[in-house]
Amino acid sequence: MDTVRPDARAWFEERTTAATSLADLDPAGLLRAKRRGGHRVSVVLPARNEETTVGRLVADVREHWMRAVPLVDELVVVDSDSTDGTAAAARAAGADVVATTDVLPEHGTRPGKGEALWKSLAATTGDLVVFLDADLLGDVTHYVPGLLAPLLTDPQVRYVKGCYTRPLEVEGTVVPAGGGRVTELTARPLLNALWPELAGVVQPLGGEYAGRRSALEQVPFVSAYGVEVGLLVDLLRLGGLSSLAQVDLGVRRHTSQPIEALGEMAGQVVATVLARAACTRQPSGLLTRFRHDGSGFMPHSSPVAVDERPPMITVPEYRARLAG
Ligand SMILES: O=c1ccn([C@@H]2O[C@H](COP(=O)(O)OP(=O)(O)O)[C@@H](O)[C@H]2O)c(=O)[nH]1
Ligand SMILES: O=C(O)[C@@H](COP(=O)(O)O)O[C@H]1O[C@H](CO)[C@@H](O)[C@H](O)[C@H]1O
Repeated sequence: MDTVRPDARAWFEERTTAATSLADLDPAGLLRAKRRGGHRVSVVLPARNEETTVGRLVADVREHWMRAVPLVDELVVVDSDSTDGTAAAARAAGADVVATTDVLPEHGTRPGKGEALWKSLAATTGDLVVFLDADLLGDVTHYVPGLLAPLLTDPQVRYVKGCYTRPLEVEGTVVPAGGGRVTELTARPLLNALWPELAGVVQPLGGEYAGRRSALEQVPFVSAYGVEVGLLVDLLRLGGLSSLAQVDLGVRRHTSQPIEALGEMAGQVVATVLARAACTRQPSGLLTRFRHDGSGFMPHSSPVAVDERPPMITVPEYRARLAG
């Protein structure tokens, strides 16, 4: 970190804590802090076709953090247009399940992870909200308390990103630190170029994070895969670098997508960054990639323009529920 900007280096040193296993944590102490602060905690899993992994994650959170040590008050799986048994698997494991189509129906439904996360704010009640991907593999029991700890112990912190090493498992081959391909090839270079104060964020796109509802409801949610980079930049603007923190959760394994699918994700990340960087040129909103059919390259374009939902606090139906 010796060449990075002083503010990013200071943030990295002051705002990075370790929770690489339960041994790094004091769940009973966190429960006391939760009760002292009068907090209510919601855990949200956005899930699209995750029937093989969602049930284990739900059961783990319920057993450890709702029954044994009640850090969590509400566990919601947001079914994001799944076509498999995700909802049934999540419900069987004990989660509340809501379909994106059933939340704020007056506002329609858009495809994408960010849409599921935006709607989760209207489907949950905790003043602290923890987000976990629903395709996580391996032992992740310590993720929830690890992400909550900074929010429960430091009132200045409003948003906590998980960070971790990211093995890449593709077609059965495991590369110890090959994961986070869009992070390494797109998000990190762009953020370092345009928001160097965020250079200390180890996993800007990581899918595990937690925040105060009072902050999350004040920022837009990009509807697709731009949601993480959009939240990071927007919450930086909202509360400043000192309102952000990160926690080292050790290792993160998940079911990785093929590189072809990540091209579109990268396009959405770039579109989200450009929209926030107020670039003078108008992004095209299109990404053209190429397949070789044996005789020549075949171009194919897909839309990557960002769509985003407004801050939830501006939604009348949400405000009415808060007032209710
Ligand atoms: O339209 C979508 C796409 C993804 N997801 C969920 O968002 C998380 C991260 O998505 P994915 O695994 O596709 O991204 P990756 O981790 O491979 O980058 C997973 O729980 C997905 O089920 C979702 O809820 N709606
Ligand atoms: O970090 C990344 O580069 C991507 C892809 O990760 P892999 O290369 O499949 O390990 O994964 C993340 O990015 C998505 C977009 O922000 C998030 O929605 C995912 O939760 C996260 O896994």
